[in-house]
Amino acid sequence: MTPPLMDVRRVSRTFRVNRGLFRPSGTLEALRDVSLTLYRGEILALVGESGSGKSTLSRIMLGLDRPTAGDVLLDGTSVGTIPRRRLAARVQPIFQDPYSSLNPYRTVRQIIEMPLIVNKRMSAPARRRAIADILDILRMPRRTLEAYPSQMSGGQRQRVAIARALIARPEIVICDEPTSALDVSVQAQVLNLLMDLRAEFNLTYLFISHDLAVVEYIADRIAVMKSGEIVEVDKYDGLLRNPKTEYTRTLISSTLPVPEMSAFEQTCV
Ligand SMILES: Nc1ncnc2c1ncn2[C@@H]1O[C@H](COP(=O)(O)OP(=O)(O)OP(=O)(O)O)[C@@H](O)[C@H]1O
Repeated sequence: MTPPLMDVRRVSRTFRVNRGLFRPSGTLEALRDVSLTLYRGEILALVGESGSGKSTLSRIMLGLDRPTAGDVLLDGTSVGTIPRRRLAARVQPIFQDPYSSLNPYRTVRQIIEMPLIVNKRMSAPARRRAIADILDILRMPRRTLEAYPSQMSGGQRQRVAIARALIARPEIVICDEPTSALDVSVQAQVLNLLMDLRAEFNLTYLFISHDLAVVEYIADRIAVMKSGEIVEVDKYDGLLRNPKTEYTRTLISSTLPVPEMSAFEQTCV
């Protein structure tokens, strides 16, 4: 087994919630004693219903939020002690909606270049070379650089988001529903691209999704979350053969049965 790259150790996250004008405020346990290991080079999927805590966990792994209890280690070092820029150079997000995650007032060139300025402090010629390289790898034409996000399709915008995430050469990419806002045919292209990039950049992915059909297609292992807890982690076949909880069984049965190929699978072959 490859060594752990990121280790989530007994993480809990409690939020204060306001219940209304005349009611006392309370607390909400978004994560409860969550442990999860991300091994170098793998694609680990995180699935679970809305509100189960997937985004909260990913924000903590990105260093954008702190756990109430527990810790997240990156190569053995607590992410809370790693300066924000240094962490961002190693762990990058790709979000669901490329439109709202890209600044509409910046050109693609400015968007892609930003992590190099902020995280790497590269010279201008080195930045130009890095931008040309990433465009080639993503097979994006040079003219895209002067466009604004509003002038692009959803799939093109997600490519820009991927270019921005990868240009500083991170080790881990945390994808939060990266294809769910896209048309089914474009979803498959973006998933195939993410898988090609894993090999090219030696990446490790945490891939958050509602959709078991999508994660079955790409994930090495799948972690199932429910009500702030990880209820099981296994390969898809393992989950299918021996689901440990009723909840996983329900998730699987909502993906299956698939008498004919789903529209998504047809676009993947
Ligand atoms: N900043 C916050 N303040 C209060 N409650 C929050 C906050 N962030 C998340 N929550 C709550 O924590 C729980 C987990 O939310 P989270 O967004 O992590 O779930 P999720 O599984 O990512 O859901 P979705 O798939 O809909 O994005 C929810 O009940 C949510 O309302």
